[in-house]
Amino acid sequence: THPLAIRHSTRVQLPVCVRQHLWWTEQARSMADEGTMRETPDKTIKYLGQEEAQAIDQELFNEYHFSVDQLMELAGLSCATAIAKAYPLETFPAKKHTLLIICGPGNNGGDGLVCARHLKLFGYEPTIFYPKRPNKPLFQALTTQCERMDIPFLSYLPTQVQLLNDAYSLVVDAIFGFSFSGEVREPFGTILTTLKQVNMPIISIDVPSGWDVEAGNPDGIQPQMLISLTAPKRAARHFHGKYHFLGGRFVPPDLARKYNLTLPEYPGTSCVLSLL
Ligand SMILES: NC(=O)C1=CN([C@@H]2O[C@H](COP(=O)(O)OP(=O)(O)OC[C@H]3O[C@@H](n4cnc5c(N)ncnc54)[C@H](O)[C@@H]3O)[C@@H](O)[C@H]2O)[C@H](O)CC1
Ligand SMILES: [K+]
Repeated sequence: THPLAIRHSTRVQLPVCVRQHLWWTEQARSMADEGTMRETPDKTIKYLGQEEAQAIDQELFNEYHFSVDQLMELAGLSCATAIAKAYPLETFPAKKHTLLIICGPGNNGGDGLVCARHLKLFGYEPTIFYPKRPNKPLFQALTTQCERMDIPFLSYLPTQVQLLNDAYSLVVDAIFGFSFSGEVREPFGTILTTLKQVNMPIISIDVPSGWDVEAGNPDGIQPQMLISLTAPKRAARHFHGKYHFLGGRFVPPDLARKYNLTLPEYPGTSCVLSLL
């Protein structure tokens, strides 16, 4: 069987660069129409260091008694919602609603699994690549939920970039979040090298994978969209893509005050906020 679980008709199409340019023009227009492109709502928003992000995470679990499942569900839903705002289904080229979601070995990968499930419910066609699966009930359950929703899983990631460009319109990077450190270990080094070559937009969840959580990585992947969860990490200062959303609207006010988070106000009942 073909390594890519989703194949599309091979009818003649415009070159990818032209299609993506048209897509983007249309997309920007559509967002402007919907009023979702906003000025940065609060220029004083705080950027978290790695230790601070981990301390807030631990406090949410240990002091506020949230479960990982709860926060991951809200984080993943935020990601799917932000993606649907920035890349509405109707603006996808040639109705190719396909996304590849690459999930890493920690909670960032779990956010990716939840995001995939919600995107499927929103009408997208996600495919997941999940090469290192933790042996924990939560991740097994999230994987089963995706399988039972007919979301295909790739058995390996082709290194022929053209195959990926042809099969998918977007790629979601849910490989590493705020606990990444050191040199990238395999298989993720090869995966990130492949991602640097694809010409579809990359959407990074929380931190662009392979970036130092505080210093960034000018030689790393350069996502078009970043979805920061809880609060942006310092690496987000080095993000020069088109869309920066904030999600993870679950921070109790006391905790926000304790860490001086200066979070911008989310509009109405929305679980995401555009920071660009
Ligand atoms: N409070 C919140 O905002 C919440 C955020 N969530 C998401 O969780 C991640 C952080 O998750 P965590 O499990 O702590 O870590 P990561 O997913 O970033 O990665 C850990 C994973 O990666 C391996 N690893 C680390 N460095 C390397 C390396 N150099 N090479 C290879 N592998 C590496 C490590 O061994 C672990 O296996 C946060 O960013 C959000 O996305 C929660 O979902 C909800 C609460
Ligand atoms: K990531």
